[in-house]
Amino acid sequence: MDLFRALSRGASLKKSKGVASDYSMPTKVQLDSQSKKEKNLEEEIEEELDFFHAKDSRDLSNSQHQQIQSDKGLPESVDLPPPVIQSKEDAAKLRKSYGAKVSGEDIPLPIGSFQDLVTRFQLDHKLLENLIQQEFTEPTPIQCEAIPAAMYNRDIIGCAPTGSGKTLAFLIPMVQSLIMENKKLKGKRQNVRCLIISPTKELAYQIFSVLSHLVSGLTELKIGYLNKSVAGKLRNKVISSSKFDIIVSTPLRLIDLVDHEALNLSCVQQLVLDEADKMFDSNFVEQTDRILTICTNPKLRRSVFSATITSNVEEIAQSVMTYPERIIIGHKEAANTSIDQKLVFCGDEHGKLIAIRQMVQGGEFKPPVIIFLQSITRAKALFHELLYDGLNVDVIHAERTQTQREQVLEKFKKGELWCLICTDVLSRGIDFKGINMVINYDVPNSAQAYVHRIGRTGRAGRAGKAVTLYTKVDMDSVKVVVNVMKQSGSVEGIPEWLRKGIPKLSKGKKKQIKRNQIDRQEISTVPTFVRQKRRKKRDMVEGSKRRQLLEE
Ligand SMILES: Nc1ncnc2c1ncn2[C@@H]1O[C@H](COP(=O)(O)OP(=O)(O)OP(=O)(O)O)[C@@H](O)[C@H]1O
Repeated sequence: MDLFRALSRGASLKKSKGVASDYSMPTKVQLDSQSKKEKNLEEEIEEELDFFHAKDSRDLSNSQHQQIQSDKGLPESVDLPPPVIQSKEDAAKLRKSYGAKVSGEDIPLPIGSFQDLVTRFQLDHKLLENLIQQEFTEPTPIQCEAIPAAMYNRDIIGCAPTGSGKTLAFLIPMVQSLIMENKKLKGKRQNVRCLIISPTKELAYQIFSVLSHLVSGLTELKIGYLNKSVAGKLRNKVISSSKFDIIVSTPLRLIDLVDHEALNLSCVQQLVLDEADKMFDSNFVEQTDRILTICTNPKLRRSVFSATITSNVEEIAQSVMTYPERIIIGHKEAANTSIDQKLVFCGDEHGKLIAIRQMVQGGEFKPPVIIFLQSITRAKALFHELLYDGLNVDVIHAERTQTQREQVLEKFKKGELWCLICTDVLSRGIDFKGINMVINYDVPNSAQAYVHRIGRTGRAGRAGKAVTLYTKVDMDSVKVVVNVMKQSGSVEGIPEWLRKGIPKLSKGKKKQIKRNQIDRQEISTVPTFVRQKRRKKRDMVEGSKRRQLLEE
């Protein structure tokens, strides 16, 4: 019964801007409205309990009924309700409500609720229970569209705002289809059947964690994340790749294992490229291409997902897919509308540090906060400045070891760390719940980078704030940000003079901004001699720590 009860507590992602984030105290009005909601909820529960009994389900044959009932462990006499979305008209209304553009051949109807997955696709009872236990009671728009498309075995190009649930949009149908297949296979083990590729280790591990929760209790499904240790075991034949049904990995590690004949991907039926635009950019395209050729199963279903899919990337994706269904929620490349965006002019480099200190003093700097910079050197420099100011801060960049990165992330997620400084290594996909503010200390070099960076806040329907600091040297790159802000309705945060028509940047100029990192002054408001003294002290402390470690 708990399952039904929970279904009425929707964690909708359609909340308005005013929703308080996890870290702020609710106001009296919010508390009153909450208690009212809870009262109504009790009244609604009875109605909700009628979930599986409701009306007749004309569209299902008797045998389908019996199958579904036994899947759910329900007595045969209990009827399933008809799906929420039953016609093209219903679908059109729903799509209009969340601003979806869906195209392709024979597009299936979206789902209108997770119940629809039970009625239409015989969603496994345990899988539904796992969703509800995590309070996923209502599908997000990308889930409404992508899950049925995948259940109909379609290739998918999926573009939806940051923090809008794309991960579950590809994981739910993947798990469900494996459960269904396993029933047919009756215990016969197969080689790896599903592969999820992401550009960074952090993101791959996060996807693996979401997947672990989703398959909890579904013991017949074996999942794996290719970290160093698992990869080592596979290479040394301590374990075989047939141990896994689903593998999550970064591209290079996967390719390395295939090259050492430690991984057989010939049976892969589903391939998901997360952060697809990254996977097709110049740094990754060769590896992605290689993965596509390694997966030789003629029945391979390919999906690509991202919050930003440029026309270029879409063209490449289309060229490797078969009649894909194209799902675009909202504007392609627009920021999540639950983020309140603002541009702050700081004059010159020194002004940025002053702006941060003013935010701290004025109370605008409400932890948890993430600050993005363009390079490792600059991230380290800002870290030392803010540490000196007494802020509870740490830094993540590519020069830190994997263990250090994991420890810092863990501390940040637990709330033990208030402010995380990083480079773009953390700009994509990472799901920090309840981040209040993202600060772009350095203006990002493209619209996509901006959308992903600020997308670390305002996730899962929560409100968030993004502040971009800019100086005289950013006059061109800031125009890219202005365009995204306009498109996502954050016009108030744009200074008056930039609000009025700014000359459009040519494609060439945009490319130039992307390619050439702006040469910026060193970060510091402290006189050089003080900095040298501090550096000396720091070196001495680090030296003594090293010596101590050596002695131990
Ligand atoms: N149906 C749902 N109901 C409530 N919350 C959900 C639902 N689906 C996902 N979420 C939550 O929304 C948050 C964001 O999901 P996810 O990380 O998949 O976003 P995303 O669209 O992949 O974002 P990005 O583009 O930044 O990678 C997660 O915390 C997840 O638990």
